[in-house]
Amino acid sequence: MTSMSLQNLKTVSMARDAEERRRDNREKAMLLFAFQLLLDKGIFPIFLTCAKTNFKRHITVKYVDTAGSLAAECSLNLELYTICENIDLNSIFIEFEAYYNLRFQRYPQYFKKSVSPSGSSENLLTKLRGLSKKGPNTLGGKGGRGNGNSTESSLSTKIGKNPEAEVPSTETQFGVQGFSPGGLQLKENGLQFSCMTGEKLIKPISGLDFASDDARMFAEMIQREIVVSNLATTWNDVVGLEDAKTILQESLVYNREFEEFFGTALPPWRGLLLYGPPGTGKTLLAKAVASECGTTFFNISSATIVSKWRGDSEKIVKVLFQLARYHAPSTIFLDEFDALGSKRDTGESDAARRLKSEILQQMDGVLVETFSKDQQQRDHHPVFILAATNLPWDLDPAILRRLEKRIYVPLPNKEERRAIFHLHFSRTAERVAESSRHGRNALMYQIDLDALALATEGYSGSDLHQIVKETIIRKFRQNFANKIKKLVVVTEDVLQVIHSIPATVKNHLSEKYTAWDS
Ligand SMILES: Nc1ncnc2c1ncn2[C@@H]1O[C@H](COP(=O)(O)OP(=O)(O)OP(=O)(O)O)[C@@H](O)[C@H]1O
Repeated sequence: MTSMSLQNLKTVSMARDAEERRRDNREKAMLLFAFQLLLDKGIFPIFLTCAKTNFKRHITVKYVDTAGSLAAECSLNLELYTICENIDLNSIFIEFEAYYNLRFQRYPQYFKKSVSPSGSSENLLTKLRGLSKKGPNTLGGKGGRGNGNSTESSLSTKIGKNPEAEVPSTETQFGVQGFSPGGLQLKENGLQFSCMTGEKLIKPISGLDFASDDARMFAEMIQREIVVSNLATTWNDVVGLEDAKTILQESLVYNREFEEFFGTALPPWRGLLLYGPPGTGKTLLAKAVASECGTTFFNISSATIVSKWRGDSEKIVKVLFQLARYHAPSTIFLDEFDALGSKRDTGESDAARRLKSEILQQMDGVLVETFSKDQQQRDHHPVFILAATNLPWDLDPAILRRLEKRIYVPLPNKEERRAIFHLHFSRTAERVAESSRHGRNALMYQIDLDALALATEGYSGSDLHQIVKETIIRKFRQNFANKIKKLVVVTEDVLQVIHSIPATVKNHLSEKYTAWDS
């Protein structure tokens, strides 16, 4: 008898556990479906006016950012899950409607206008804003989820980091003029815009149709090449190269403002080639673009594209551009571009020729959209191609023609060398100080930067970085046995290293670039 009732208790308890698990699962699934819906909704532009300075600025509001807030607030790691392929929110609604109709001979009513106690209609945003004014704890607590400012953060729209000093900080209050794609007009201040931190959220590819299983596999591979975390490289990390920075900013960062002003009269550059000797900052510029421009950044090297299997490389290129449109606005950075788009010659293999044709075709697609008179077409697919090479003379003229703007990234001049030394020395010292406990370790300099700049004519930025590193390591090695906590680097230490490290770019090569440039 006792054993029977124990058994019964166990069964009841197991059934209760199972029910609780199902309930948790259901709740998690609802959040996941909402998350997926936000991601699928994609991106749209809004126009902001700063309440204090009246500064006007276009930004792209992304439901994906809202998805990020949702994921952060419900702390369920939603981004780690994918909804099963045969189901989505839409299909659940369709099935529910069918059931409802069968049972009640009518379709369900999903929503109605909300009415406040005073009788006036009140929308959800007003309600939430009211709650958020009441203080941080108003919505907190339920089920242990959500921190105190969940209302505020779910209302927050994230904007990218502002490169320009005069642009209002992300903490500034903005008024919103055009808020949703549906055309909701809000003209009041009080919405808090905060800065997106952490990893960027990337839409899953489940929303895309692929021609084959191979294409889906390539898409998954390329999706991994999207830069999701902030590379923490800003324009200030790139010394000199002002022309390159200006053109990149015009093409990418101020893109929308630029397009608004010039329209079809002067579409911004869509294809840009950075060329110059190795180690002069081409990749660094691309990293600054990835961090600062707010577009989806595809970091593609030739190794990603070139496949040993026949026909695969072309498919990869096709899928790459398909993905770039899907995640638009996007930037495709093609490093070592000469490996993909070198001149067609008689010895060229069939595969290389086919790959190049596909690249040309896809680049044409981007340009057609750029010059399209149809605003919608231009808005929907802003894909920007940023290519880098050390060997511009090897590039196929047909490909070069499509990279409308070519920027020479030269060796640094004396002033720039001085600034690069300053940047790398001071940054290393800062990092030592930051990572040193109780400020016990310190790196100090007594350096004549002009003398160093003078002694390094013909050196690339990368060479200079190497010199800084080597000098500090040597100094550390020399003092290692004495357990000295404070290293003082002097000019002579650096000059010794300079004499032992020759410049990587040979003189005649620099001349070759200048000749090609002209
Ligand atoms: N203008 C610069 N300002 C600051 N640092 C620089 C600059 N140019 C180069 N460097 C330093 O050199 C390193 C290498 O530069 P980067 O990889 O951008 O060169 P690259 O032109 O892409 O070379 P490659 O053509 O060989 O790929 C950078 O990480 C940086 O430390």
